[in-house]
Order: sequence, then C-alpha cells, then structure tokens
Amino acid sequence: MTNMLSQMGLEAALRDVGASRYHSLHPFHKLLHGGKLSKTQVQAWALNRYYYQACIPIKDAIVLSRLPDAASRRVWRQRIVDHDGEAPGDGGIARWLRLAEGVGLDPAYVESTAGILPTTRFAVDAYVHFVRDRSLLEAVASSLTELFSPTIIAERVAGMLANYDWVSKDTLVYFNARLTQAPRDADFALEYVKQHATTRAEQEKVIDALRFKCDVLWAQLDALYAAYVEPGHIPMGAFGSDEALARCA
Ligand SMILES: O=C(O)c1cc(C(=O)O)c2c(n1)C(=O)C(=O)c1cc(C(=O)O)[nH]c1-2
Repeated sequence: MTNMLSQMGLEAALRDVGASRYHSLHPFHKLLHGGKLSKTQVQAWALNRYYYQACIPIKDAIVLSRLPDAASRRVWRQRIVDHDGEAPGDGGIARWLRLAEGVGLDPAYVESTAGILPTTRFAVDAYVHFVRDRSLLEAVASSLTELFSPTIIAERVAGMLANYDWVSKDTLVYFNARLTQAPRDADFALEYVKQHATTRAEQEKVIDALRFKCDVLWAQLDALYAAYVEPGHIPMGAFGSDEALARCA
C-alpha cells in the first residue's frame, strides 16, 4: 500500500469523490431544478425521498450507539433531534411531510411508504445496514456527502421556485434548516475521519465509504428516472402504477 495521505490530502480525495459522483450531477436532479418535470414527477421525487428522510434518524441512532465517548455522542445526537424534532409536528421528517403535502400528496400515503420504488427501499436500507455492519470510521465517513449538499440544495430551491408556479417558499422550508445543519454535521464528520483514519488502508476505507454513499443517492435518482422519465416502467404497486391508481379510485 502506498504512503499515508496528509489530512489535507485525504480531504482533497474526499472532495474529488463528491466532484465526480455526487447526485447533483444526475440527470434527474437537472430536470428537477430546471423545471422540466411534471407535477406528478415532482410528487414521485418527494414521495420516494421521504423514505430517505425517515431512515436518516434511524441510521444516526445506530451511529450514536456505536460512538464510545460522551462528547461525540452529544454532538451526534443533535442529528436525531433535527430530524425527529422535540415534539410532534416539529423537525425534518415533519417538514418533509409538509413539502410532500405542498406538492399535492396525501401525507398519510407518503408516510405509509406504500408507493415508493423498490430501489428506493433497497438503497436506503443499504445505507442503514452499512452503518450497522461496517467499522465506526466508515459509518461516520458515509455521512460525508453532506459536505456537498448545501450547493445542491441552493440550486434545487432556487430552480424549483423559479420554474414551478405551484411550488412555494413555504413548501420548501425543509431545506432552510439544512443549509446550517449540513455544514455543522459535515465539519464534525470530516474532522473525525481525519483524526481517526491513521493508516493508508483506513483512509481508503473512508474514501470508499463516501463512494458507497454517493451510490446510495445516485441509485435513488436512477430509479426515479427509469420509472417516471424514461423508459417509464413504473413497478407494480409504486406511486402512479395501475395498481396504485386503482387503489385510490
Ligand atoms: O437535499 C439533498 O440533496 C440532501 C443530500 C444529503 C446527502 O448528501 O446525503 C442529505 C440531505 N439532503 C438531508 O436533507 C439530510 O438530512 C441528510 C442527512 C444525511 C446523512 O447522510 O446523514 N445526508 C443528508
């Protein structure tokens, strides 16, 4: 194995992964913020992404349970509070349901996750299993996509507000808090992996964990593209399929 990277070298390698693999580069994202999607296609995105939102605090509870020191747990537990809130109606999951309702979906249907694509479930579950089964270092590293999320969020919010007259600022309020939460979370995780990856092999594991996580996000957009853009094969039972439409009729 080649020499250890410096901490700066590791950070640069991680940023390279984001520059070439983050979901901001996916065609579905470009269609979404470019105003090229129909309302139904935007609904499909919001509905599927709910499953990601709902599972994030579960994966963070797993990470939290694996952190051996109180100081790190104190920092990490804030992520769970951010998503679950301190009371019903509060927090990121509740805000995502308001986003889904704002684009015209029934929040109870969204919350049931009955209409999500199989790949959404497989990809998100793979993320939860990854933080459970891999080393703590890899689990922390897999959250590092958040280094890149403020840019995509800014692009998405500006694009959606400019291009869809049925999307309001209130509907997208979920993203406001993320613009401060994500950099705070990513700074901690980046510092953690810099400190705890003490061999070149561990540094490679950190970089691979970030690649894996980019794949988790990418696969979700691939699935949306295949089902709702081209070729448009909606799996039976998923939102918009004949079976799901028949159930609502
Ligand atoms: O809007 C986005 O593109 C985006 C991306 C990501 C990400 O990069 O994983 C997260 C979020 N949003 C997000 O809202 C969020 O709460 C979140 C938590 C995590 C994580 O891995 O712990 N990623 C993300």
